[in-house]
Amino acid sequence: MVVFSKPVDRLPVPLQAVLEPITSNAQRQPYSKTKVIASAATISLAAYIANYIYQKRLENFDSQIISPITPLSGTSSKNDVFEGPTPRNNKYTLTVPYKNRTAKVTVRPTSTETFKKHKKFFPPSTSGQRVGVNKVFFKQLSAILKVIIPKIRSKEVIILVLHSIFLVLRTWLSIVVARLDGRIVRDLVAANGKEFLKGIMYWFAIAIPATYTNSMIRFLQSKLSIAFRTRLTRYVHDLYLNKENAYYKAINLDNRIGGADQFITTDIARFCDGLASLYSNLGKPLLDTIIFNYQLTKSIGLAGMMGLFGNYLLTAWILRKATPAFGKLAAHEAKLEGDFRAAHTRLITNAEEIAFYNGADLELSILDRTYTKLIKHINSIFKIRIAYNMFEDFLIKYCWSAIGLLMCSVPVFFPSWGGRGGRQELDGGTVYGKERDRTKAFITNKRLMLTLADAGGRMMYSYKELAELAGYTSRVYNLLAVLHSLYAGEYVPTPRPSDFPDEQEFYSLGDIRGEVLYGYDGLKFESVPIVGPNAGNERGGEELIKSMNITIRPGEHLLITGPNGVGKTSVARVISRLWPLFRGRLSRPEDRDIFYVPQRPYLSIGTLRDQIIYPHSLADMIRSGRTDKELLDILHVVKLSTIPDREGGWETQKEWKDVFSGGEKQRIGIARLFYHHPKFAILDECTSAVSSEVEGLMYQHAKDIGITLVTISHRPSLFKYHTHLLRIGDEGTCESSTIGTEQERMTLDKEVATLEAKLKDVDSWKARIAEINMELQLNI
Ligand SMILES: Nc1ncnc2c1ncn2[C@@H]1O[C@H](COP(=O)(O)OP(=O)(O)OP(=O)(O)O)[C@@H](O)[C@H]1O
Repeated sequence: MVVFSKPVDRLPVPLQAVLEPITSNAQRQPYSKTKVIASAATISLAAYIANYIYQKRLENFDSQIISPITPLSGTSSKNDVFEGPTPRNNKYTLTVPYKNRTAKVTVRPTSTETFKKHKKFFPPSTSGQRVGVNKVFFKQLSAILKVIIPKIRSKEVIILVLHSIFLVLRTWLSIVVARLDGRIVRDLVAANGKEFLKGIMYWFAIAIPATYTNSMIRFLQSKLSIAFRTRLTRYVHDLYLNKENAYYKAINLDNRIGGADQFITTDIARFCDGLASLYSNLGKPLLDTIIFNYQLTKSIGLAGMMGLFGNYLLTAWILRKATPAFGKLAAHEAKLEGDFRAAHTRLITNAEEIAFYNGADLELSILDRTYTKLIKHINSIFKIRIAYNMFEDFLIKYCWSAIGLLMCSVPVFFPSWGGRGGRQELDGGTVYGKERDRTKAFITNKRLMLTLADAGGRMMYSYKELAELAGYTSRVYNLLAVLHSLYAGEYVPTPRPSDFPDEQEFYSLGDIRGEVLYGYDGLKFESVPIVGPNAGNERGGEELIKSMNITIRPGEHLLITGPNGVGKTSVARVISRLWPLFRGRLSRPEDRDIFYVPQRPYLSIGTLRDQIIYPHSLADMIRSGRTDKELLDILHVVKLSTIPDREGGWETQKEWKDVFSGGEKQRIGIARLFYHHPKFAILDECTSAVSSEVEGLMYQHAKDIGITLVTISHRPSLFKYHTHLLRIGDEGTCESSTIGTEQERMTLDKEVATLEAKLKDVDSWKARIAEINMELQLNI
């Protein structure tokens, strides 16, 4: 408030106009035209500058360039793909359809260094931490703020500054309006028609910047929320989907966050909305309170002011004591929302299987139960709110109004304590007369007081919002903390279950001692136990396979067999680094040299072409010089060459999982393998739904083009395509052997075929024995 030290009359006219409502202590005579015009001009200029900064600075941050559609060489694609989603120079360009054109959006992924730097701000929360407005909340919030406002020169800071400018502008406008209101009423009481009409004109003139300011505040608040959300969502995505497979680990290895989708889609949005609205819900009333209190102190004197302050402090104390744990309630509500959503997602994913089983009734009961749990909780919050809202309204609306009126009466009844109003009472008023001056002062003070009560009320209401924000903060923080620890390969140590056999070794996620060497031209397991890692699983921490020792070099093909559930797929999980290597040493090729084909191939969102080249993008395909013609050749090998014509071309987009049959899906999986053409392939029952004739052709082709196979299968017919066999037994044993020469394998194959043919007759023999027994019994 430095400005008050200088007499306002000596300042330049526009500045006088701006400061006049705040500093004026004179009961001004008819309106000064220059000052009103200067006032309007200043507001418009401020609004224009703010708008200009917004347009110039913020639009650039989005880095959106609209580019024309260009066809791509070698493909029939009409999409402009540019760099695609492969990080290059620490940024990548996404192409997003925008009206009839393509928008290029440059995204800078969060760097590993940033994650390393941030890790220390996100220590995992300890269980039993109270969710509420407390020290933990402020610590968690400050950690998240480091993510959403990474530096001073960021988009969020510009929005915050603009937002603050408009908030100050609105406070100032409120004072102007309060004074104008007082004058209009005074002129009405004085029956001064000319001045009264002038007042109304000014009232309309002030309405334009006032409404503009209000809508800009709302606009910037939404902009702030969306900017926070974008920043936080991208950060979480980078932490969640990366080479460390944090998304897989969060679901399969860690039980701390169930349903990460709810966290990312809903909780982050609510947190950002809450935070952005809190700034204006808390910042604006705070500013109002300071300025209006200053104004009121001048009007009603220090005594009245002290009374008001005492009132605030008492209210704040009472409300704090009486506020229920809204934070904890909001966090629990978010969790139940997540459960409900997860139940629906499950239904969508498994719709066909459920429909075949006629499982609608059971699924309905599951959905209803989850929903009932959610609404029961929401209803209980509503009930808690009835009493709380009553109490809050009584305190803020009624008590505060009564106290306000009492304070307004101080200058009238106790003039010597009543500040400017009191002095006027003692002096006998201005030219307008005592009553009219009193009316004007009362109207102005009442308006100021109402705004002040509103400001105070909003600050108190904000406490409830703050408590709810604490709930969302704890969820978002928890998500970030868990993802950070998974990204860094840190897990929660698993306690040894009390009923775990003493003689058996228990493996805890807190004690991972295995060593993985990359870049080996082959696969080498040295004393590697295969262990189910998740404590939530019945077999978590248990050795599925005791100790694996086997080496596969290029050109040696391994077949892994064994009964169900012994841990065959788990071997693939360890090779792919989805599961940790608890002990021993694994030497393996680099990621680009190894490709995994699962039993149920995942079909992604996108075009038909995207299904074959997955996980590559069209941009990667073009960069590596591949063409649609090559894709068609691959489809010939897997006997799917008619698919592009049948489905309407490479550019067709469909829900592919509902389009292809089970066998076709598996062939698409194999087509992917041929497209990527890795040195090593892990094939996990990936041809179980394909006819053995086509299966044979595909295996032979894979070998012909030099792919070394590690196959997980029960089918004896696949023996002949492999050189090594690994048999996994029920007791966690594993035996490896060579399958022999091509000749021997063929002989074995023949024997297997003969035995299989004989096995087919077993049922008819059994039926014959039953018949004979029956006849014998009848004869007896
Ligand atoms: N995240 C996990 N943590 C702990 N144990 C797990 C986890 N996931 C699966 N398991 C357990 O690992 C065991 C082996 O599973 P796996 O899928 O490797 O069997 P499999 O031999 O491939 O069986 P199938 O022939 O039926 O495909 C199962 O008993 C399963 O309960």
